[in-house]
Parts: sequence; structure tokens; C-alpha cells
Amino acid sequence: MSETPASRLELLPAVDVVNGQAVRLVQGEAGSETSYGDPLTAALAWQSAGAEWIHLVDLDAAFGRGSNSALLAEVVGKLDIPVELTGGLRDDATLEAALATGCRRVNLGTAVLEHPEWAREAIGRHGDRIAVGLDVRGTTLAGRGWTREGGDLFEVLARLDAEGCARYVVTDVNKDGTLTGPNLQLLRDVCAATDRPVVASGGVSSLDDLRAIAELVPMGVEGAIVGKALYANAFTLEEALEAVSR
Ligand SMILES: O=C(O)c1ccccc1NCC(=O)[C@H](O)[C@H](O)COP(=O)(O)O
Repeated sequence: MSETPASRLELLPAVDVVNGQAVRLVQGEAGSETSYGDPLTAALAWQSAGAEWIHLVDLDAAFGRGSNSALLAEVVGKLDIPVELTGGLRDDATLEAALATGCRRVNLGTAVLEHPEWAREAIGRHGDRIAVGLDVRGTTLAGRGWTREGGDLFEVLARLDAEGCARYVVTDVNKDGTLTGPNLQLLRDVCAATDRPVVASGGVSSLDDLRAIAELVPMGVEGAIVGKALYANAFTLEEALEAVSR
């Protein structure tokens, strides 16, 4: 499977949900959250500001301590733009429920590491409605809400490529929620290892960071998830869209 690189970087504002509230974490650590209110209000505000996508995360499900699935389904149903839905999708029941919300695609993470046969079958069945979240520290994958090690990034990437995985969402866990800039070398290395589109996630702090990620579009970076920078008002979504439009 070979993909034509996107012409322009897509931006995906993140709405991460804990206990019914939109939050931001630091390095994905449970308990480090700052609350930003109602997830539907946040998602609708990003849509009104011109968002092309929403990256919607059930952090309680990702950490295996609960679920916001009904609320997230409501959010997806009220948006007109495509949604990438993620967090705790580890079996047929959670995957089918997530896809039934009408989201455009879902991200699998831990399940790919712990139940590779199930993930392979899900990828085969759902095609490009499945992306795989590659959450890494160094080149070691992190699963289950980023609390367990899950193998070598490039070995798993080669396996997923062979299984037909359509897209990867690549997060440097140590950057996530820190406003310290994206790991551009990691993105380059992943793009060099696969011909599938890559969505960059974690660490964006400025418009220059977004411009730097946009430079990687010809290599295969298709989109960038932006969380904390938008909530901390480092820039507006309108400014971000403008920055990556040329
Ligand atoms: O995406 C997941 O499944 C997930 C699981 C466990 C902890 C965090 C998770 N996602 C977090 C995100 O996707 C962030 O919203 C995104 O990386 C944005 O990061 P930033 O711009 O640095 O706030």
C-alpha cells in the first residue's frame, strides 16, 4: 500500500476527557490533569474556529479505570467534522461501539501490543477506519495509558505495515503536554520506515513548531494533533490553520 502525501498539514485539536471533563495531562500521567470544562463545548468551539478534525480521547478508558463512551458518542454525533476517537479500544465490544459512533476513524494502541492477532484482524476488517497509535519513549513503545513498555517501535511498525495498517499516530510520550516542541527526528525516522501517512502528536508549543511539522508533509506527515498549546492560548486555531496553509 503506497500513499500520496497530503498537500497540506491537517490540524487535529485534541479533546482529552477524564471523568466527563476536557483536560490536559503532562506526559500522559494520570493525576497531572488541568480541567478545561465540558468536552462538547470545547469540541464545538474548535469546530466553529475552523477545525477540520477533532482528536477525541477517553483517558479513563486508556488508563483502564472507567469510561466516557456515552459522552464521547454524544460529542461525535453533534459534530459536523470528522473525529479520530481513541482511548481503551482493546476488544470487539469497545471497537465496534467506537466505530458505531460515526467517528471517521479510531486509534488502536495497547491492543496492538498485547493482542496482535486481534489487532491484525481488526485492521483487515476495518481498513482505513483504523489507525495505530505508536506512543514511544526513545524507540520503545508504551502501552496501556503509557504505563507499560511494549516492544521496539520499528519492529512493530514493520509488522503493522505488513498487515496493511493504513495510518500511524506517533506520540513522543516525554513531549506530550509539555509545550517543549515536537520530536521532529522521531517523525522523520518513522516516515523513513513506512510509506503510510503519519499524524504527529505531542509537544506542539508554537506556530513555528507547526511550520516545522508542515515541512515534513512531503515525507509523509499528514496531520498534527494539538492539545495544550491551544488550551493555554499559545496561539489560536485560526492562526495555526493560517500558519500551515502555505
Ligand atoms: O491517545 C491516547 O489514547 C492517550 C492515551 C493515554 C494518555 C494520553 C493519550 N492521548 C493524549 C493525546 O492524544 C494528546 O491530546 C495529544 O498528544 C496532544 O498533546 P499536546 O499537544 O502536547 O498537549
